[in-house]
Parts: sequence; structure tokens; C-alpha cells
Amino acid sequence: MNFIDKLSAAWTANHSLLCVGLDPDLAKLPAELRDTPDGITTFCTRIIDATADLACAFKPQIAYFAALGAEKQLEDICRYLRDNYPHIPLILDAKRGDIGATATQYAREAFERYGADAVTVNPYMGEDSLDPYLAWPDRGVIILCRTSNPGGSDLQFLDTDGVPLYQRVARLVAEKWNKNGQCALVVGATFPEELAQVRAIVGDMPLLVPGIGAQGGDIAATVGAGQTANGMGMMISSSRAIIYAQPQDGEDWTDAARRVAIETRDAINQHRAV
Ligand SMILES: O=c1ccn([C@@H]2O[C@H](COP(=O)(O)O)[C@@H](O)[C@H]2O)c(=O)[nH]1
Repeated sequence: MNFIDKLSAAWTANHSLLCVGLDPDLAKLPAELRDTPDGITTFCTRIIDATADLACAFKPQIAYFAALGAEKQLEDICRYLRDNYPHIPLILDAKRGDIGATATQYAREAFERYGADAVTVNPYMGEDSLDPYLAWPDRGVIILCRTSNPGGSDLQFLDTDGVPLYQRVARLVAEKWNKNGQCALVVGATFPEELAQVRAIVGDMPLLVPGIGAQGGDIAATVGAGQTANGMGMMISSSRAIIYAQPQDGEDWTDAARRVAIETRDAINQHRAV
């Protein structure tokens, strides 16, 4: 099953637009896992077990693993997800961008080494830098458009013949690069007005929407701006707010992560059209 079909099936099966981000920071891991060789793997797989019925996707951010030399653990986590929850899409958040020859290797890293269903990429180097990912027609290619950070405006808002650059990216992807119907865009929840603009340009194309939770994006505004007519169309991503949720009233950390994931999924669903 290709990425878009798998995502659509997960939206429906779990009645959820929530994407759970896996950003393991050693300093924030439960004390009992901090100094064990497999602590990162145990942490992430337990978060996956605690939230898999609540999520439409999981999104490990590769920097958290690479910084620790924990690529082997990331491989193990990706395999665990594929083996145990094959119906939930795995998005590798890598934001790659390079010349074609190098991008070919990055695509193999994402799709062969980690077996990801989709990868995030940076469009700054243009179409030929994305072709190696687009050459994997069953995998998703999720292109940065209007990112959630304040500094995203430095370039993404630049006026290009009367059109802000992020809208030009959205149009390019929708009209030219999405030949195989495998593309999605990253649009931050911190900018609901721009999210609505992108939705108007790209039709029903899926949007990966980080920025709720720790970054403070408003869920009601996000869903209102980004959902498709059938109440789908988004992978609304939250990492730190879920995986480092504070335990309450006798909960352990997995209970706390599950509770916040349920609250987040429900808050999203409350504002969906369908
Ligand atoms: O525009 C973007 C693109 C990607 N991200 C990534 O999403 C998560 C957000 O983590 P939170 O803890 O929910 O803030 C993180 O992995 C970022 O690298 C983004 O935030 N904004």
C-alpha cells in the first residue's frame, strides 16, 4: 500500500489526525532509561505501544538519534513499528536537501535503511534535488512549505512577483512535482492563516502540521484552517507535549503520554467537520 493510501486508512481506522513525534532527548528520558544502552529504544517503543491506537502516524526526528550516534536504535524502532503496527505510517523527519547524486543516498537512507513510508525534504535546491525521492512512487515526499518556527518568515514570506515564496512552493508541488500523487507539505500550526492559504492552493493534498503542544499552536484554528471537506487531510504533529507528559495521580510516564495523546486527539476531533 502506498503512503497516501496507508495514511487515509489510518485516519479512518483510528479516527485520528494526530501524529506522534518521537524526539528522544536523553536529559528528558525517565531516570531508569537514561543510562541503559537500549534506553532510547525502550522509551520510543513504549511510547509507540501507548499511543498506536490514537495516532495516524509516527514521526521520529532523525537529529535526536544521529546526535547520540543512535542510528541503530532508530533502525530498531522503525522495524518495531513496521512489525507491530504495519498500518500506521512511519514518517522520517529528516528535512534533507542536496544535489541529486547525494539525494539518491538520502532517499535510500530513509526508504531502505529505515523503511520509512515518507520523508520530509527541503525544496530550496529545486526539483532535481527532490527527484530521487519522487522516484519512489509508493513513498511519501513531504516538502517544507511554511514551517512552524518564527524565522521561517525570513525566506518563506519573500515576495516573488506578488506571491509569497511559501505559496509558490505549494503551487509548484501541487501543479508540477506531485506527478505520482505522493507529495504532502509541511505547514506549521503556528500560522493558521497561511495554513488556510495553502489548503486553498493544494486541494486535498495531505499536510504535516507541527506546532501544537510545546510550540503553542491553537488546535481549533489549526483544524479550522487545514482540514479538507471530509474532515481529514492533516497529520497534526506533537512531540514533546506527549512524550514528556508529566505523570499525575499514580500514572507512570507511558500513562501520562497516553492521556495527553487522548486529550490532543479529542481536541482535534472536536473541531473536525466530520
Ligand atoms: O516546521 C516544522 C517542521 C518540523 N518540525 C519538527 O516537528 C517536531 C515538533 O516538536 P514539538 O515538540 O511538538 O514542538 C520537531 O521534531 C521538529 O523538528 C517543526 O517543529 N516545525
